[in-house]
Amino acid sequence: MAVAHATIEPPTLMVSSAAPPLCPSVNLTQDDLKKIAAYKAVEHVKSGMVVGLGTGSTAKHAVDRIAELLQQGKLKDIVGIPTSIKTHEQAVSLGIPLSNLDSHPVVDLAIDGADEVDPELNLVKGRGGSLLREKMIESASKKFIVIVDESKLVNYVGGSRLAMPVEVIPFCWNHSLTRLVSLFAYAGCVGELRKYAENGKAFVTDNGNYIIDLYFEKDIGDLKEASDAILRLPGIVEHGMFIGLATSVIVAGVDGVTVKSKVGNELEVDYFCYNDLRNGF
Ligand SMILES: O=C[C@H](O)[C@H](O)[C@H](O)COP(=O)(O)O
Repeated sequence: MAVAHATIEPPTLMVSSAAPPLCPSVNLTQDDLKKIAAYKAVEHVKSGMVVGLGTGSTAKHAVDRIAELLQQGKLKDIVGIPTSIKTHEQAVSLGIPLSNLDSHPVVDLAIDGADEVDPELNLVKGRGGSLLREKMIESASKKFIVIVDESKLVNYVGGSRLAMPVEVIPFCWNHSLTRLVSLFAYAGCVGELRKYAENGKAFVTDNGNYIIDLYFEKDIGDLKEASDAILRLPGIVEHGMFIGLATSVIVAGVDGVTVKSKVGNELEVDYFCYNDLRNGF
């Protein structure tokens, strides 16, 4: 049970949970796990909500599920706010009514995947290139549920040693790359311009910008300081660290599903074995 704390903005979240149950392991693919996390998140979508529709291979399952429930009449009057052109196209093809932040500046609930999730629910996002629209929509959401399979869990942001994306304007992108790398020299940072595998040309985001992928050898330390330092550089549009934005993270693993939710300054953790889950799983 959650215990109320009077402390203002503690540096870490307190964890409140019962011990994980001993669930029987099941044989599931990574895509099955993504789908399970997505379906569990969609249980929180209620009729009449404005819903942020995420981007990527995990969020795609959530969009499919919302459309299925709309078609079955189990959800009504949903307005979707897509976080990318790709998700917009998927939602249109499925008949989900859509809008945008100009018309619906407050989003009830956003559901999206992530590339990394740290123990405090900070994220890395944008390995698919959609970080800017995602951050605009998810920071305008009253609740933001992140859906991942267990491979996305890291001990600290950057801990996967995979890319931390930064969206930059195309003008003198190499100068921006050099300045970004120098900011994090202490963490053994290297950076590279993201390119399309097919033709070697610079990857272009939905907003007409480029992506610089940063890789860190070590922990970059204070995320807020790192974020401020990046955003102070002229020519930088946004970075893929989502600090303190997620309100819940649903992690699907072969031993069951873990739901981590922020309740005040606490992190509550619930566990589900597969025989506890509904909706066909
Ligand atoms: O730009 C892409 C988004 O941030 C995705 O949500 C993120 O990359 C996770 O994608 P996936 O669910 O495909 O691993």
